[in-house]
Amino acid sequence: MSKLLIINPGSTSTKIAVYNDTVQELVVNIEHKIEELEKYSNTISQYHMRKNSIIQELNQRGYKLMDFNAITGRGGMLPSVKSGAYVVNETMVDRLKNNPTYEHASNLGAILAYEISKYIGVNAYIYDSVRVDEMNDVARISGMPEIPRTSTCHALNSRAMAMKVAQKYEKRYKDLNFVVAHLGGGISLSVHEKGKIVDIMADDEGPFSPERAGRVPCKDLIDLCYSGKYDKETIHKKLRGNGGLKAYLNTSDAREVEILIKNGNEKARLVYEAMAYQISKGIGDMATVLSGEVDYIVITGGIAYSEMLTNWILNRVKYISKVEIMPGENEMESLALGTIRVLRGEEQAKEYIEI
Ligand SMILES: Nc1ncnc2c1ncn2[C@@H]1O[C@H](COP(=O)(O)OP(=O)(O)O)[C@@H](O)[C@H]1O
Ligand SMILES: CCCC(=O)OP(=O)(O)O
Repeated sequence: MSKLLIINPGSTSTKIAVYNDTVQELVVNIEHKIEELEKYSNTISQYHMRKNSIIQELNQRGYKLMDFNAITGRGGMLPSVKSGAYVVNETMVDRLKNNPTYEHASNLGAILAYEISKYIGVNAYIYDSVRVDEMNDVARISGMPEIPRTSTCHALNSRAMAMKVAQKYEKRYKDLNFVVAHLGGGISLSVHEKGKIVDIMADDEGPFSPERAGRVPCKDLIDLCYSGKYDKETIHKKLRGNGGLKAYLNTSDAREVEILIKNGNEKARLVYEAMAYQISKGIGDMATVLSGEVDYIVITGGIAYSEMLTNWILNRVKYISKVEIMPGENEMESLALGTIRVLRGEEQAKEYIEI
């Protein structure tokens, strides 16, 4: 039996889990105090603090590092990678430490897994990084040659949930076509064509989300950038962090929005319904990538728990295909199950190289 340590760094916490094969034995969300995080100039410099808190947490719960056969971290903002597992190596760690494609807490996942795995002489892995990029060439053309489209999405949960749906119907993921909508603090839509994520729609290209502005009218955004009212960092924050539900309603918690709606707040209803409307439009867009040959639409992520939101979406997209609701972000389980497939020889872990 394999014992796995799973590490998933978020912006204000580090989630860890211990799995015995496919069975979760422990999951802990280690919260980092804002005052503690504020001591660091960027995510990477939090590495020692986060590593020490993981080791301390494991010690307190009676785990020894030597117990683990493999350590897996959430894959970060690398240059484009393939789906599935990679063995973490010095090249990957160097990239994430010194030149990630974007600042994101998940950049610490591989680094923490690697440094801890070195003590005990086992492999560290990432699985389905946010930078999984299997897009077709035609999808890379944006309309502005200087800005080609690339792929960044919630590949981990989206692929895992599509695989689960395939399993439910006793079919193989790689034989089916899916449109997956991951609805969390950030939202991404992805097209899975016979086992490959061939296009995505996320963040500044897609629907607005609890904390992100999504696709906004470009010309007006340019004017806002040059208005002299905001610096670059503030504009970035308006797009990612302080956008979407938070900008309109001062909360990024969909449950709070639903309470406002139940109490008769018309603005909350309009904005929440607009989010469902944009998600539905995005799903429709994604279905055209498959020329309408969609086997399943999968709706997942934390907000998939909301019947109000998923019903609005269902009403608009159910004409396309069968819709499966798979609530939750399921990241720890997805990382563990991917790693187990590698350890069982059902999947091959790739070597990370940069040309
Ligand atoms: N039962 C629920 N009903 C509606 N929204 C929910 C529910 N549970 C969680 N959410 C919402 O899901 C979002 C977070 O989703 P999650 O996938 O956990 O996000 P992330 O990993 O991006 O933080 C939040 O907006 C939260 O309010
Ligand atoms: C859309 C890319 C992945 C991402 O933004 O992840 P989080 O929503 O977890 O920050």
